Amino acid sequence: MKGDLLEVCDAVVSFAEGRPAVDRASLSLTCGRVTALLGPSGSGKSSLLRAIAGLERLEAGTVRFAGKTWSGDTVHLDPEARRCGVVFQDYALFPHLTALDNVAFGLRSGSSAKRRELARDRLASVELAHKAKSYPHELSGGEQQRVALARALAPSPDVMLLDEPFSGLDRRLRAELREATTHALREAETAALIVTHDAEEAMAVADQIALMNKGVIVQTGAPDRLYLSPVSETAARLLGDVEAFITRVESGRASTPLGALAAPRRDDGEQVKVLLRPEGIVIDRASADGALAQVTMRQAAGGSARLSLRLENGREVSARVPVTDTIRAGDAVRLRLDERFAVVVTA
Ligand SMILES: Nc1ncnc2c1ncn2[C@@H]1O[C@H](COP(=O)(O)OP(=O)(O)OP(=O)(O)O)[C@@H](O)[C@H]1O
Repeated sequence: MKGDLLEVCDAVVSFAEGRPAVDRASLSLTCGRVTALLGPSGSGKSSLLRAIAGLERLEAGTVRFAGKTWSGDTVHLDPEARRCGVVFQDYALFPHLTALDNVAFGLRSGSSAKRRELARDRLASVELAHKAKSYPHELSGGEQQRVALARALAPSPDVMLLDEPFSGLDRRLRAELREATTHALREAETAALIVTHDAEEAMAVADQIALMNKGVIVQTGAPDRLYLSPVSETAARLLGDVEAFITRVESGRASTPLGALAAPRRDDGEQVKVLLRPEGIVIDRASADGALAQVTMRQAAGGSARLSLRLENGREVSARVPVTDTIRAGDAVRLRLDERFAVVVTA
């Protein structure tokens, strides 16, 4: 039901000696909202998803839904008892069943006619009513993904877990499917978790992103907030490019070669790191102020161009300009920092 919570608290999943695959991860999913779990390969995303689904046992911690314990000290509900739909990366459709029968497969209650009617509705909701009689090998990758989504959503699960559901699809189809999938998930009012290693995808689909690195959830929050206010360099890099400058606080400010910014709640003399997104490097050719730099490289990047710039102290930084900007390699420019795209974190 809308507003119900799935709460993962200090979850630990271990497969061998040494660092656990999931290391005291805490995460809260809300029904009706989509959360993206973003992290590099091997960071423990699938292990956490499998633990929520009941496919892995927790070594410590709890998974609870609407106050009921699914995994805990002495509890481990079977996956079937969790009202949890899962879409795997390879869709895992039954090859010998039609699209309609694949969707009907997970439905246990009601007459056969009722189940097929509901399955037909679910297929229609992912715009595949006309493919009801097709077998998986007769469907495109995108269509198979939508059948898998319809199958997982058919029993109206409280929680939907999707493991890299858009990988292996081309860019345009990915964008289309993302939109259709998030729409279907919000309509179904499930608590949805989408695992991805693609930052752009996470930002496009999610109300909330959880950043995972080496088994640890390093930060959780709304996409814009995570982008603009990372808690560490690791968290910042998981979402995109960032420049990091190590410096000391002086008179309440942290200075970088591109300018200083306020460092509230930091002591004078404290060593800190200033993290600066590429959008926060402002290029000014007309001004006499700002840090002198030379453009060493210009690289096309769709609607914008990526620039490498060498500062007077030899440090290289990256910035972006609109593709219409005529700046090119060899140009001398002045740079300054836009505070809105910079944060001070512990060094
Ligand atoms: N069944 C298993 N047995 C042993 N080790 C495992 C098992 N499953 C995962 N691991 C290990 O746990 C760690 C986390 O793996 P996991 O698949 O959860 O990461 P991931 O972030 O989903 O990676 P990817 O994006 O590549 O799928 C890895 O070091 C992996 O080798």
